[in-house]
Amino acid sequence: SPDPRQREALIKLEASMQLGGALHVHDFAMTSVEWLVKNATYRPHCYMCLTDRQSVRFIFSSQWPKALPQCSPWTLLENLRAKLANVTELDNSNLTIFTDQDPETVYPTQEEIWTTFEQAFLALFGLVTYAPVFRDYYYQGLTEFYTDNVMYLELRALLPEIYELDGSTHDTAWTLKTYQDVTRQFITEHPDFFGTRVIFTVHRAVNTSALTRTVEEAMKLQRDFPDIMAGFDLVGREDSGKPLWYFKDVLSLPAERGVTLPFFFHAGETDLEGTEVDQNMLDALLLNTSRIGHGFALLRHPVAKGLSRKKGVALEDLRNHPAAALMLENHPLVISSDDPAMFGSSGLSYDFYEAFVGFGGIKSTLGSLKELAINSIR
Ligand SMILES: O=c1[nH]cnc2c1ncn2[C@@H]1O[C@H](CO)[C@@H](O)[C@H]1O
Repeated sequence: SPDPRQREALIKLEASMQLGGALHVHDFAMTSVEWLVKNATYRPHCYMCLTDRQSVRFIFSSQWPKALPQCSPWTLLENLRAKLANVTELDNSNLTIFTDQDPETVYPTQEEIWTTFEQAFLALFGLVTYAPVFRDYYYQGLTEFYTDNVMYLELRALLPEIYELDGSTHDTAWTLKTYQDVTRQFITEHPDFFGTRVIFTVHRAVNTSALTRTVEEAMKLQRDFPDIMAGFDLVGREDSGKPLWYFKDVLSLPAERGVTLPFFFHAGETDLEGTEVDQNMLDALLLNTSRIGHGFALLRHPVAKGLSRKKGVALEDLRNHPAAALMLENHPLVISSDDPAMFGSSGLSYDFYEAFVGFGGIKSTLGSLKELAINSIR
């Protein structure tokens, strides 16, 4: 790898060129955690508790909040900070999976890293689902991507219930509408930003009836918000979830009813060769997916690979990825940052840096970067 100065210079260069669209970014990992800690947790009425597994939880409330199971009593952060000698210690409570230790030692297995990853999302949840923070978090995230010269965003979003200080909550349509309103406001202030579209997501741990309700909801949102709704996806750890095929009846509902609901499935984010989930890429293609999230198992699946190339189905993201080999075969690819906040990066230029040095090594040229950027706006 290049020396640190070269690295700095390359990241700066990439931050200064148009990177096109970021097509694979998850809602609650889009904005730097530093912003969340320095801005959100310093707002009034913010309470914190610690779970039995030493993970933090937050809530904003006008009243003293009801205790959470398996969690310490709530403390008002303002009071806690007033008492603490070392505030930074509190501020660095672990809201990411970033580590400055040897990652192989800290995360020896997939199981461990996914547990920590999902705990980090749970830790953020009470902050980012508070209505005023929700809006500002998204606006700040747009700012971070825009600063990196990203001109268009596709957001994988859970569209959870958003709550107010008095405990009242808003529904899914409200959450989507808020994304739309904040995006419009952002465009007014940054007229060269193209916009955001939302891929409504649900955790793959759901059962069939919950998924049916969510797909019904997705079809409705697609009809009511055609400008901002891009489609639908299932998220969470692929290895421990049901394969897409298990849900084939539910996922065929839109086609059966002649309703448009584009799919953007996560698939092939697994090393488990020969298991049921290892079939997800082919099934995603059979279900007419528009792109494949990750797809790093694609090289092991020649039939799926032939099909995705023929249909022009792009793969998103690059970690552990045989992307260089696929690019040589002219397979469409786009670079995206997935969960920049969780990985301790931001925006998109870090990922372009990794792609640049990782794909072509010393032979990388600006031409390959340009192709990746152009793919993302096709
Ligand atoms: O790389 C990924 N693969 C699969 N699921 C993911 C990934 N990154 C984030 N999430 C999922 O998105 C939710 C937040 O919206 C997280 O809870 C996580 O399950």
